[in-house]
Amino acid sequence: MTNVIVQPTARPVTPLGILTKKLEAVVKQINQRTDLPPELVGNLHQAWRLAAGLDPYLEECTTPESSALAALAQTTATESWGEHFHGGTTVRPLEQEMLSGHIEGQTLKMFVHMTKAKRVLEIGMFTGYSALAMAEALPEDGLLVACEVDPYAAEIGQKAFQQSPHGAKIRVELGAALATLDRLAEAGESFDLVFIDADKKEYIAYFHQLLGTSLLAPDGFICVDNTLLQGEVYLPTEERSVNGEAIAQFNRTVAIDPRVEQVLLPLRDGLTIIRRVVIHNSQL
Ligand SMILES: C[S@@+](CC[C@H](N)C(=O)[O-])C[C@H]1O[C@@H](n2cnc3c(N)ncnc32)[C@H](O)[C@@H]1O
Repeated sequence: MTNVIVQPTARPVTPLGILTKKLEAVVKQINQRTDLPPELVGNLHQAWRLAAGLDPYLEECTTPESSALAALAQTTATESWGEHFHGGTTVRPLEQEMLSGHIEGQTLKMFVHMTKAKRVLEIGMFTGYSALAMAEALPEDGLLVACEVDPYAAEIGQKAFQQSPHGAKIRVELGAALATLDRLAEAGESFDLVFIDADKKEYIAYFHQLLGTSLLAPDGFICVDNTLLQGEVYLPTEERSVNGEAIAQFNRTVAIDPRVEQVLLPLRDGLTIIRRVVIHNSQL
């Protein structure tokens, strides 16, 4: 008898993924009908193909992930996250969809190269995919500090780091991120690039802590994940989840903060890039 590993399929968690799924359902429905105008049917088919083809094309045109990252994504996808939480193995409800993945990992890795960052801080490591992707771009003497509150997820990450020649650049800080940030700030640590990807309800607090201390280097950048929150931030407010409202408030907070400038990229579930601006005395 052969053992077949049944890997649960990830549900769509990006505006494009959700749109594609909805269009697929519409196309299935219209394919059952013979009474619809051919132009309407043609337009809907084209809309579906436009949406469905984008992510596979991005995958095709982007440098493949390393074997260590591919193995980590595979391990993460085969874990029974639901059972782990209900059985008390994880302290938070986690799911494979949390992993950033190939395109975002490669983007972050590229940012590390572009900024020549030597010290990176990640807030929300999960099983370590984005941490390892960024570490792959760090120089030999570079450091990535990864904050994670869940010991089980962190352990999966640490095992994966041991399998990679870049894993030694990563230091895991286990515990609640805000307390960890306090400690890092007190110790005078500073980072060229910060990736925020932990509790959406704490994003504003992370942002203020980074800007209000020495944690963000003067020329540093902050990358923030899930700033589109599955489209909830621009859909009617009454359709928003708690996380959707938290991200909408975070986006507003950043938009009106004169200390920074930013751009929200529609990459995966939204990736905002923030940098501190220098305010000259004459502008005050
Ligand atoms: C979306 S996942 C991170 C995904 C990861 N960056 C990646 O690309 O694979 C969010 C992680 O943040 C962690 N987390 C949530 N709240 C936290 C907190 N207050 N302090 C530290 N980690 C937290 C969760 O346990 C989870 O593993």
